[in-house]
Amino acid sequence: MTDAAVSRIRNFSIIAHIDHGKSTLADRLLQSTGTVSDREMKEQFLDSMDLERERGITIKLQAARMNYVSEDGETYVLNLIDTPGHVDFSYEVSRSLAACEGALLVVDASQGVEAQTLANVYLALEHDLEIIPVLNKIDLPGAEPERVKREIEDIIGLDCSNAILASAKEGLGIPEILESIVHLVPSPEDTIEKPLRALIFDSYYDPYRGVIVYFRVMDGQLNKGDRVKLMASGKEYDIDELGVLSPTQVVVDSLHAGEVGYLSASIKAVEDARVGDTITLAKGSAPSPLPGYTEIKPMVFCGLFPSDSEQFEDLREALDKLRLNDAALQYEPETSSAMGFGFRCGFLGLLHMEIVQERLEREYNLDLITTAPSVIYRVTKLDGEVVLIDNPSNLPDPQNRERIEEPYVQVDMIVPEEFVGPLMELSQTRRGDFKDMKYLAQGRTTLTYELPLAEVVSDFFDQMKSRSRGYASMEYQLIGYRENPLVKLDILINGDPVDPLATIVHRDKAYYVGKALVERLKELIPRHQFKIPVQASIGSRVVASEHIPALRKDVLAKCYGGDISRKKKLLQKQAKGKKRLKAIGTVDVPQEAFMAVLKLQ
Ligand SMILES: Nc1nc2c(ncn2[C@@H]2O[C@H](COP(=O)(O)OP(=O)(O)OP(=O)(O)O)[C@@H](O)[C@H]2O)c(=O)[nH]1
Repeated sequence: MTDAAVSRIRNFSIIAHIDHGKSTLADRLLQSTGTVSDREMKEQFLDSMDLERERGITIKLQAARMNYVSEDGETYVLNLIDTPGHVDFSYEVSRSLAACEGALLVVDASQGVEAQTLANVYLALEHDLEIIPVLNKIDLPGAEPERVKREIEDIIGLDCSNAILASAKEGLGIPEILESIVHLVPSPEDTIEKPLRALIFDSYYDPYRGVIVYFRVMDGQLNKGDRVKLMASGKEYDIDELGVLSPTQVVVDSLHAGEVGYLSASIKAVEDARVGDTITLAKGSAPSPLPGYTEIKPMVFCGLFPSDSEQFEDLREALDKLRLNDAALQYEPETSSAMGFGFRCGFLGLLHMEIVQERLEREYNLDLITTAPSVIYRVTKLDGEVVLIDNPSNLPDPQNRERIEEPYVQVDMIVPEEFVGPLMELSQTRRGDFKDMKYLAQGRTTLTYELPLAEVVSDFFDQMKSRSRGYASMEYQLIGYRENPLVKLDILINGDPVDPLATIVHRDKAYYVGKALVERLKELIPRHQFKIPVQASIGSRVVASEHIPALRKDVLAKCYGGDISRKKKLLQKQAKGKKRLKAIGTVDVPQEAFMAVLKLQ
């Protein structure tokens, strides 16, 4: 690998809404620069995690270095830094954009600008990136490049007269894209003489080499064998291996300002080399780190309990392993009188939560009961003490608290006109405050609401999709805490309070939620040999009550006679059906019951 002159390096990323063709375009760029041969080309090289491929979304970002011979005869080094496409990971998006000088804005020419595109374009503009609009999928009969150009100009204010028309699928427009990267994206600043500062934009845990850190050198130079210091954590390490991603790892001796690469240094867990941290040299450190480092904090919490309590240690081990690779995952042991031993876990958002649950079950073979997600409430007690509550069952008693505040988010939606009504209604019933609405070209509208995060983490996204027949898109960001009259709603099954079913709700909705919840639980909890009362209460006041009638027949009743093998079969079948049940006292409660509260509003 030859040393690249700073003037011939271009660092860029691709901004796109999910499914607009980012991965397909990245593949084409790798192919047409000969970085990956056609034979080597696995479909969608950059999305390498299985789960990502299955869900068709990019979760972890990575990078690829390409050598490109331009029409001017010079060879350029193009570093593509991939970004995740989901709001849960917007901090990672922001760090990878900070490592670039330019971005391709890929918009599906048959669809148009979506909320996620907007969010990421604004991030790119904040970082002063040169943005090159690319209208993808022009091979589709429904493509309307002129309309979409106008839309980009209207909404983003970006000149689209030179927008590139492309089809990543058919390879159209690829040479134009490569030339534009060379001519429009500025080269990095030549700051090789300055003390080393490199920005970490991704890292992952490798069981053999420890953490592999992906970074962009912003200033100075880094050599194999150097002792480096991570400025946020203050920890020092000797570099074992230094290299570039082309796109597989290729070892090099040194990297200088403007270049993108990876290192390994026997770092034990990704939390020791966090995204956004600055790498400098242990001797001759830079005086200050690069701007913008923040420690990412979980926003959504839930309880994870093994349905078989013997799996508790296995769950702990699995979480410990996942955490090596996921600095944003938090957990601590939780004991619930109803559920036994488990963990309270914190996630960046709902997608992150789902991914972790799925990996625990799939990769570690665990059978888990998950409780409904909660946000962090800020409670001021009467004595002035402020406590953060991530588990509704820990809410201090009403006589002991002065006020409760809950996190609010600004939700931006892009909606076809005919669905504006249903989505306004949805936002209103979720306690939303209307903020803004703008008409765009071609019957599309932007809609902005401020909503309690708790209302968004229940099934808001699914509701938005179904009420707009899949056409609306949304994006949200935290805007702060607000006081509201909130109360804790307890659920009692067979007379016992079931702490994982407790929720915090608005006082005006408590009666309705309580009633709907007990009705739903009545449907979800199977009949037993005895009658089971199900109640919702606020403090000692019961607000709704139902009961599950006793079972009349048992499964063996039909097996008169002594056919033991048939009996066994039936019992086995029943045992299978029992999976994902948790025995609470003498009542078996199925997984769905713990999520029931999400589907009520
Ligand atoms: N017709 C057509 N289809 C395309 C084109 N580019 C991509 N696609 C298809 O669009 C779908 C989404 O493409 P991806 O490249 O996976 O989209 P993405 O933006 O990377 O999606 P995420 O990884 O979820 O962010 C795939 O089925 C592609 O085959 C194109 O130019 N024309």
